[in-house]
Amino acid sequence: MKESVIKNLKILREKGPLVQSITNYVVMNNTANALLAIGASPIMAHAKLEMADMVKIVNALVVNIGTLDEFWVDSMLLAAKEANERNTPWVLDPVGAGATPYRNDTLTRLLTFRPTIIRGNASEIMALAKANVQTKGVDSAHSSDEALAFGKQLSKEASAVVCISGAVDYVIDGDKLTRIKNGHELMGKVTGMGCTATALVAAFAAVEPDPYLATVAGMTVMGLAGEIAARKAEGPGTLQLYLYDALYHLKESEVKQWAKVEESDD
Ligand SMILES: Nc1ncnc2c1ncn2[C@@H]1O[C@H](COP(=O)(O)OP(=O)(O)OP(=O)(O)O)[C@@H](O)[C@H]1O
Ligand SMILES: Cc1ncsc1CCO
Ligand SMILES: [Mg+2]
Repeated sequence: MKESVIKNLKILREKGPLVQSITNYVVMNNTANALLAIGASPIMAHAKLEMADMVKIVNALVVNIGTLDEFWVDSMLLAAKEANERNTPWVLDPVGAGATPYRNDTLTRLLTFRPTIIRGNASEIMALAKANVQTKGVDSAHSSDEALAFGKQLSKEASAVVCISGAVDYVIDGDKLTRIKNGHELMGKVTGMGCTATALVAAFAAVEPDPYLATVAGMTVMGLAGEIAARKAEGPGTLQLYLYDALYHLKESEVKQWAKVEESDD
């Protein structure tokens, strides 16, 4: 697993894939800068009139429903449909799933276009798996451990790789499971760290054909960069700044030494 993360980080930096995001107003700048820092090329685009043309030229797509509205939802559906038809990997970030019926209905429609990967926090993954939870806005009210069984169910139902983020990140592909124990609790105090993780996962999916390995790589790199940034940070503000530097400078030897990635049978 670690070797695959290292290999994919090298390939990502060599290829500089183009990653499209339809994402929320809160994180647009942050996730574009994180993509640049790791070596990908970001484009944020949401106009309906260019959607089909845009998806044709990108290597991966993020659909993040964080600040959805009726115009953006049309664009998201168009982009997801196009990505699905072209076999372009696309990653769904179900921000605030379970908070309102509008979010739930939109997610049900998006799921029909078969996301390659779904990355959410525990409450969001539980809501998507119909666990009948009321989520607390965009922040999780559950631990990733609590969501594991629901994540497994969702992976099978949606035929997608599912990542549940939190203190421990779980990456699930049907019966396969990987735990990633990197990261830092200060990451929960900066908004959009999950959205950033999703963007990185998409960048890896653009270069690694196996979405399970791509998700493990994206989440490991995010966790490591967060951990490295937290060593220098004085609080949430500097954590955000140091995260870009950590992504930019992340070395093979650091992945080898500090990645806590375990594949397991349960
Ligand atoms: N307590 C923690 N310890 C270690 N890492 C954490 C912790 N909490 C969050 N992280 C890391 O922060 C990143 C974002 O995960 P989180 O589950 O907080 O996403 P999220 O709730 O979707 O965030 P947002 O909606 O603000 O974008 C992941 O890389 C995760 O591993
Ligand atoms: C705070 C917030 N609200 C909608 S999207 C978003 C960013 C974190 O998901
Ligand atoms: Mg989130």
